[in-house]
Amino acid sequence: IRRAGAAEHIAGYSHRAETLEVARGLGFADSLSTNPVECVKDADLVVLATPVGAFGELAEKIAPHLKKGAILSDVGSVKGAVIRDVGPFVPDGVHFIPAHPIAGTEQSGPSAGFAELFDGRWCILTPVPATSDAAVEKLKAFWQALGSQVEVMDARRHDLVLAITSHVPHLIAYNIVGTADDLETVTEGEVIKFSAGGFRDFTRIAASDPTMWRDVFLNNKEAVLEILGRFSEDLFHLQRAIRWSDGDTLFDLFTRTRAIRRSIIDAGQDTPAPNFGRGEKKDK
Ligand SMILES: NC(=O)C1=CN([C@@H]2O[C@H](COP(=O)(O)OP(=O)(O)OC[C@H]3O[C@@H](n4cnc5c(N)ncnc54)[C@H](O)[C@@H]3O)[C@@H](O)[C@H]2O)C=CC1
Ligand SMILES: O=C(O)C(=O)Cc1ccc(O)cc1
Repeated sequence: IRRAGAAEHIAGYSHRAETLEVARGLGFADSLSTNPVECVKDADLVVLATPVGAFGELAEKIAPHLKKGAILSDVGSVKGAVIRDVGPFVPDGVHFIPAHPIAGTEQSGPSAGFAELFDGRWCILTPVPATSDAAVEKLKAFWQALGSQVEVMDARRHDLVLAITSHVPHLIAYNIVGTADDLETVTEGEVIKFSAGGFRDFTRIAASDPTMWRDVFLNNKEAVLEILGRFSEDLFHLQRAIRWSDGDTLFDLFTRTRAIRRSIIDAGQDTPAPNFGRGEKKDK
């Protein structure tokens, strides 16, 4: 926001004073407070950025203090649940526009943020049908100023698309690393010692914040279970191909998936894990 000059004043809130200390050290905001009400009063734009499961409680606290004409938004990884939990608290005259920047890393806390995070990444807005077009355009311009490309989508569609592209892949990573950890007692260190590319990539994803991801799965149940059902069927199909030495089935799938990877690269959506030379960061 600061790089883009997109706000006259940036006010930051956290419920933990230690987090504000880190944010202060990084020069993130013009004012910082552990009081959410103080933080939102007079704001033109309020962006909720806690784990999804905390949005409702936070919205209830700040809602009566929002300025008329303000935009209330968020960055949650799930959208239907945000509309369900925050929507009922939004006062008349406040524009509620849920949003999801598809950008981030496995790191969390203020020190995981960096100015280039949103460059070239998509940000999905999921306004409900009655939302003012002008307010949607304003929020769109905000995210574009931050470097994002913006798409407007129905919340239900968002949750299904993200279940396949982000939520289930995270669950698979958590699961494979958990399975390997269970094996570890048998193999005494070999999993770590010989961990090759594939497993290492999964461990990065599986290092993501436990609270954030617990809340994603608890709040996108329907879509995640739908995708998991299909995933399990396809996995059984592969298991069967291996058992019966059906090389054609394996080869055909691997050829198809290689083409998908190439199309992602061609679309410019394969920026490397965005550390930009800062090296690995320790979690908060
Ligand atoms: N990490 C990522 O790559 C991405 C995360 N998101 C979404 O953004 C949101 C924030 O994620 P991050 O910035 O990664 O997390 P974070 O862990 O860096 O920040 C979340 C903050 O919320 C605070 N918090 C937790 N419970 C709270 C409560 N009950 N009341 C007030 N504050 C509370 C935590 O102390 C922490 O400071 C989540 O909803 C997540 O789904 C969206 C896109 C990418
Ligand atoms: O670290 C990664 O690879 C991510 O996938 C980051 C991420 C996490 C959650 C989101 O809702 C969007 C992006």
